[in-house]
Amino acid sequence: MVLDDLGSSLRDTMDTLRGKSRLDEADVEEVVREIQRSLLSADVDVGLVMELSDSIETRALEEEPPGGTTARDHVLKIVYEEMVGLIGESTELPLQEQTILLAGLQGSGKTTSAAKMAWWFSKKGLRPAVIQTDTFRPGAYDQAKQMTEDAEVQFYGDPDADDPVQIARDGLEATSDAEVHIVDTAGRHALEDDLIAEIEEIDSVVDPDRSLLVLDAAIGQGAKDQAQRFEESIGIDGVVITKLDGTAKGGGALTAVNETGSSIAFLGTGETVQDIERFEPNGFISRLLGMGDLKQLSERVERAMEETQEEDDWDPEDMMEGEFTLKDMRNQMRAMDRMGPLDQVMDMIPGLGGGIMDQLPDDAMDVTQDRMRSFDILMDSMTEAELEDPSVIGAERQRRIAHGSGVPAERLEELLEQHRMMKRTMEQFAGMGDGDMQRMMKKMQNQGGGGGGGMGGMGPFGD
Ligand SMILES: Nc1nc2c(ncn2[C@@H]2O[C@H](COP(=O)(O)OP(=O)(O)OP(=O)(O)O)[C@@H](O)[C@H]2O)c(=O)[nH]1
Repeated sequence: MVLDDLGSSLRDTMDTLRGKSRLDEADVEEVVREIQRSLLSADVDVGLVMELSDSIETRALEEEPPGGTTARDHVLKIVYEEMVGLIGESTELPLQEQTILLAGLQGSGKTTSAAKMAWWFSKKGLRPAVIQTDTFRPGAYDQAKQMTEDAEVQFYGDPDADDPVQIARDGLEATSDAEVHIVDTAGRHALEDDLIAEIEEIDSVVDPDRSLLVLDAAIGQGAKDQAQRFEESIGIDGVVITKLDGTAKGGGALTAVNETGSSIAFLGTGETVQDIERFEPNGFISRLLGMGDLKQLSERVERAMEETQEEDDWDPEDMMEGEFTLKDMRNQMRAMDRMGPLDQVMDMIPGLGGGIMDQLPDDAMDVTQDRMRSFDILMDSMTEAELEDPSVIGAERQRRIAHGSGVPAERLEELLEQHRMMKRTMEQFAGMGDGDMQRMMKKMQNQGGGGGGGMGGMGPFGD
């Protein structure tokens, strides 16, 4: 995750402020030093770092914390606001007919992002099409074709043609019934003149509503030049930062956004078409500062639940009414799996983000996912009756299942124990009235690190 280091070191520093009602200069200096160190090591431009840290320092010392606010919350609020100011708003992206042109260097993730964005628009109810004009990189056509198939969206490309401008023209015509056109372009190793000339020509034929620059999060200081060059030639409306799953940096990309006065449109967080997030500055910074991002989390949960219901023909409502079976447990696990890597999900839960995650060994989450996989294999070896009512699984059946699945018997015991636990929890839920449910949700929200929810556009401190 981008600026990961900033998140964890800031949280540590903030923790030392717990319980204090006033800040002295030494406290503020300590916080500012941490911020500088982390931002610089994440490749944020020095000038920007100085600007940001100066204003944090001045505000933290001069502004009176509002009554009832702890020193820690006061500083956190200032850091939060200044970071949101640095990163800016999200690129405007109305959900309507539009043409989007993608630009960027080779390997930055344009083709992948084109398919991801198409998937994203399709989930928002629009009909997207991807047009692949990259005739430069062998394999770009096949890659785009495959990814758009995965995303279940329309695709146009011509592996035999060699004129990208003509492909763009033909592509727009061939996909005229699509509502959102995403035009992928060729990259080059560096900012060669012919790349710029080519994209200018495509730009004039396509006449995009938005041109987005795709930047690899690990790009470092070079991002600034690239952004400026593309800005001069075709005008950049927004940036897509890719490969955030693979780096703790990302400061170069943030600097580029700031330098060109553009904004961030999307974040890429993995290699599959679903690994894309619309950039939301409030949620992003909240997550970074360990306050969780409830909005992204609820979107992911909703999506995962929908898919599980569609594909496995499962209705969670039934689960609340009848017995909680092993099948229900399996469906829940599948929904969890669809939400993406557990550590990313945990990061979005206020109060859990940072704090708890930092205390776990690095592979703790893998182990959990590993466990889920072996549970799945064990359940494959069970009969229908056992899945419906695991209480029939005595010692004899346990031996058979463990043997048949090749999974150690202890795992099976863990599975049965986990099922018993979840069943008990479900029974408690079922006995709850709506009022209890609401109180519990409220409690969860109030456990957010900054003392607030971190919900959507509201920021972690409420309004
Ligand atoms: N882990 C991870 N990998 C990514 C992400 N986005 C792209 N990639 C990978 O990065 C590599 C390059 O991505 P492409 O989409 O082919 O890049 P491109 O900009 O279209 O490249 P050219 O067509 O050569 O200009 C591929 O192996 C992708 O799978 C991401 O968000 N996370």
